[in-house]
Amino acid sequence: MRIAALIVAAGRGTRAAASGSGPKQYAPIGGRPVLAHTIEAFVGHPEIDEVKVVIHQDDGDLYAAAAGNTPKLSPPAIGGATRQASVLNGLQALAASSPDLVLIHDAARPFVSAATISKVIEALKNGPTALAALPVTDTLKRASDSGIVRDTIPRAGLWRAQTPQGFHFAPILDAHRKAAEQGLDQFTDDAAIAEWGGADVAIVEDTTGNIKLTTAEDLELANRQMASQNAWEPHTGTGFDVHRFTDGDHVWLGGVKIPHTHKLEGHSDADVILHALTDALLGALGDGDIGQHFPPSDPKWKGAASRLFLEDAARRVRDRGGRIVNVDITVLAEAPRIGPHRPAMQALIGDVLGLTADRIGIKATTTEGMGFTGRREGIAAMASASVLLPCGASV
Ligand SMILES: Nc1ccn([C@@H]2O[C@H](COP(=O)(O)OP(=O)(O)OP(=O)(O)O)[C@@H](O)[C@H]2O)c(=O)n1
Ligand SMILES: C[C@](O)(CO)[C@H](O)COP(=O)(O)O
Repeated sequence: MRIAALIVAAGRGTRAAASGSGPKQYAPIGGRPVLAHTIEAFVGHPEIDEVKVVIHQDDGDLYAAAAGNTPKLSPPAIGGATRQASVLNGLQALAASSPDLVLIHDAARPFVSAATISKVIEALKNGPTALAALPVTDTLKRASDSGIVRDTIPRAGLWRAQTPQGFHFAPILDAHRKAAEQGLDQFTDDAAIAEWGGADVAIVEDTTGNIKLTTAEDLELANRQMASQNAWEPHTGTGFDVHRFTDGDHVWLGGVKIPHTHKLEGHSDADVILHALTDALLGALGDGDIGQHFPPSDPKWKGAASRLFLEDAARRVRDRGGRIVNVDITVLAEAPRIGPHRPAMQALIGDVLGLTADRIGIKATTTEGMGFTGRREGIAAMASASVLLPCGASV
């Protein structure tokens, strides 16, 4: 199944002309042309095999600067006087690579989500045509030319058509060609041409963010939205710790005291979960490791509760203006069983890190009798942490 995306970018953007940057699809949002964001959404989607953009004949240089180089992007097609004519030119150019399905999308919708693209493709596996759309949520009025309301229109069953709109390739090319041959050139979207051709068009509910940038105000809003999306960058850290067993009757794991046949040996309370987790947070910050901040040679930390180390790592995240998104831990041990203590561990870790239990994964596995954990010589733990840090923040 070969799937192509056709992005129409040949308009002149007259309604957004106040932006002063030429056609709106080349105006910068978040520091890059609108079209670059739109292309990226499709090129980056794993189910899309080819992306073709339809451009205005005068925009070759603007396009070259915006498009970048990626093997999925085939040479652009040249548009026509209307959106409908541009789509037809694009479909004819795509025919050379014979896609099975095509998703037609406005260059002016740079916020299209991967989820919407996937939903449209999924719908095409069961039907001829799929339209991304939003239910109408406002009360609708029809008014006279002088602005006097004449009618209130029931909104039940009304949808706002968005893009992408998905089609089986051969029938949509055929419908577009027939419409052009019959001089029908007023269609404002491709689903309308498919409807005219007799196809059933299935609605796929879109996300509200997939707006079409139409006016200069839309471009300003998009710029702000991009800036706020880019304000945080995700950082990931991993940690690993292991302690051997010695004589004793309990272990500390995840800040919880658990009765056991042995205890874990260590300078502090030897809590492998909290140590691995502390290292994961420090790793996400690129800020050394637990041994560097709390040296085992320092008598101050003898017998210390490992909660202190985790609190210190959480403070370091806060000091960097960061936010912990989630953490995930795997314990490697033949015994004790971790499951019964998971809620207590999540409560303690959640308290220190300010996270709800659904953001704290705690899992355990035996190593099936193999290796040092299998021989019950000790317990190991691995952890990962996701942290959002303000862009450009430095230590
Ligand atoms: N002759 C045209 C007209 C429009 N489009 C594309 O169709 C999409 C939706 O059209 P619209 O938002 O109306 O863009 P413009 O036609 O550029 O805007 P305006 O009507 O304000 O001039 C845009 O990505 C636009 O570039 C196109 O490829 N060819
Ligand atoms: C295709 C479209 O974006 C769906 O909402 C819309 O119909 C384009 O209309 P425009 O008049 O070209 O802005």
